[in-house]
Amino acid sequence: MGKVTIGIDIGTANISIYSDMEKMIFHEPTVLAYDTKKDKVLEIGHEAKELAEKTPGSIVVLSPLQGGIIADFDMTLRLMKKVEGRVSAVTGKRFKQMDLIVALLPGATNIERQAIGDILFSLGVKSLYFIEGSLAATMGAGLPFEKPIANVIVDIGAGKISTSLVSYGGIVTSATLRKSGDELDRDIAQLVRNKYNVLIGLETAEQVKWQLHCDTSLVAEKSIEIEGRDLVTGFPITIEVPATEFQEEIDEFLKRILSVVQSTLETSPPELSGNIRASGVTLTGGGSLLEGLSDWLHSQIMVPVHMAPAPFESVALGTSMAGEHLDRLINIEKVTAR
Ligand SMILES: Nc1ncnc2c1ncn2[C@@H]1O[C@H](COP(=O)(O)OP(=O)(O)OP(=O)(O)O)[C@@H](O)[C@H]1O
Repeated sequence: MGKVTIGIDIGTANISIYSDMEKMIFHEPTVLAYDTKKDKVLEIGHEAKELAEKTPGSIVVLSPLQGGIIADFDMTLRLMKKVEGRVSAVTGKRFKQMDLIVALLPGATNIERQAIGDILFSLGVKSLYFIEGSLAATMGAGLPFEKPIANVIVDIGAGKISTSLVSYGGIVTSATLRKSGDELDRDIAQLVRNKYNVLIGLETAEQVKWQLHCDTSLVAEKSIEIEGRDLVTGFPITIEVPATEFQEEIDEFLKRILSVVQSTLETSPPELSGNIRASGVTLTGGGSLLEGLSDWLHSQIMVPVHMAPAPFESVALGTSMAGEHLDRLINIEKVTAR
């Protein structure tokens, strides 16, 4: 690889892009605001997210990825076109002049791979590699991924939870569940609607989630102010909801995390078990920022639980580093246009 290399993580909630100068050059929500009448993308990223649930009927705010995969091909293509424009404004280079390394879900299907490949090749990309996202996350989290020891990474995003055991530059075993932080947001909105007769948007539900704790009894006196629409009167309303109200929803989220971690640990080779007990697991992804998560997971699996230094950045940073380790990595492949 002689050119500039960029590593790309196209997540359900955020797109992150790192250059091989080890610098984040793009980190924005995977969202676009689209004018259906004019068939035009108006805004992307933060500006588009700001517009969510505030626009007139002909303007829709879309998240084209769901559960870690592309749910709307055309909108993802339009979004990535704009992203390319932003990246070239920062780097002075177009995608076709760079080497791109893109993170994929562990176990991504051929159709998912083709969809991402088609989008990037249609943007003129000449040099493209796919790397398994968990391997990239392991590298970006600063774990010794090339050593023949157990590096267990748990990536908790908006659309999926994945856990992988990485050793000697490759994934030994992994598990993924395509339900994560977004699902918890939906559960929170549902509870507020059912129990308080108040309609709230998913943005609001997400902000409620950021104030919660894995064990709400530890913040029992905390109540959360929530603004929404009273379903009985139709008027705007502000309610105070005790944090403890959301324990069941949090427990569901935690149960999902535990099931994914357990299935990776259960299928790991016994030779690496002692290693896992000593070195533990590392949490990354925005969902790992739920307060109390590392202590809770430690209490369940009884091995040390660490936080990655920059949970939002591990995957993108790891992908940008991968160009330097191509001959020693296993779960990376060069992709050619169809
Ligand atoms: N303090 C916090 N507490 C709980 N969740 C948080 C916090 N901060 C961010 N999140 C959640 O992190 C998720 C976004 O994380 P991230 O950017 O890693 O996901 P993603 O890579 O876009 O998704 P995926 O990998 O699933 O495709 C969102 O669900 C967001 O609500």
